[in-house]
Amino acid sequence: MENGAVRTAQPVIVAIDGPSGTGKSSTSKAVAAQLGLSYLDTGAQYRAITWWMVANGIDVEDPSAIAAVAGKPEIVSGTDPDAPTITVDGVDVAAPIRTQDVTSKVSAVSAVPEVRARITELQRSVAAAAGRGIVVEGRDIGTTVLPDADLKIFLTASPEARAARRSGELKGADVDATREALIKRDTADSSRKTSPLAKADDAVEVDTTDLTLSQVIECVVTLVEEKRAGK
Ligand SMILES: Nc1ncnc2c1ncn2[C@@H]1O[C@H](COP(=O)(O)OP(=O)(O)OP(=O)(O)O)[C@@H](O)[C@H]1O
Ligand SMILES: Nc1ccn([C@H]2C[C@H](O)[C@@H](COP(=O)(O)O)O2)c(=O)n1
Repeated sequence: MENGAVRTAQPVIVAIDGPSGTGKSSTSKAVAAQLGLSYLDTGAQYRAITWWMVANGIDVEDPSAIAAVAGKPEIVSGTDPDAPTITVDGVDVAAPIRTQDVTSKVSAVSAVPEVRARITELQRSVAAAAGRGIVVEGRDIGTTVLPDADLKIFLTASPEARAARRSGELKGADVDATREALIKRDTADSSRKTSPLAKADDAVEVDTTDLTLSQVIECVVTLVEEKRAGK
């Protein structure tokens, strides 16, 4: 290297997609933290706009009512993987967006094309502003939001493994009911017309069913490092 110039890593864009409970958030946060990258939870953004619709009395079963106000809420995501944040019109909504009420309504709201256009634009601007690179996780990141991402990962796991993980989180929740709810949400997310949950043709699929979270993180960190090394 000439004149003692310091070599700085090029920003890297990593897209991690997959169904609910496959480990996208846990993996993405850890990978971003280990590699000094930003982190964006796009599901939190769809949950935030759903929360706003409910808080403002919008009928979530009425796509035209949702479309008419999709541009109103201001959603801001903090991208530090050690302390991600999400606000709507300045209000911290990190807790209320995780309620069962929002979870049961988010697929309907996120299927509305005007909502997707708004949130996709936001996601692209966050990714473009991440100086050192970013890990973005969701359902349509590799296919639609960031089709030129440097690395695309598609996480999968059996419905049984995913339900067991979620039931462990929601202390004492019934595993069968959790499994049915996951399958119902995946079916809605995969079958909507506008940018459904799907694996990009050039994504690396990682089945996490029999892997520990640490093994998944290690696998993704290795894939990013190989990509950076030009392998
Ligand atoms: N490989 C794994 N083995 C065991 N538990 C895991 C594994 N990966 C994730 N988990 C656990 O499963 C739960 C769900 O993980 P996480 O929230 O990361 O999934 P997700 O794909 O982001 O889900 P969603 O799309 O619903 O937000 C968490 O409690 C997490 O700690
Ligand atoms: N890129 C994305 C991310 C999320 N969604 C929708 C569909 C999910 O059911 C919902 C909540 O996501 P989660 O917090 O469970 O990851 O948001 C989407 O349509 N596109």
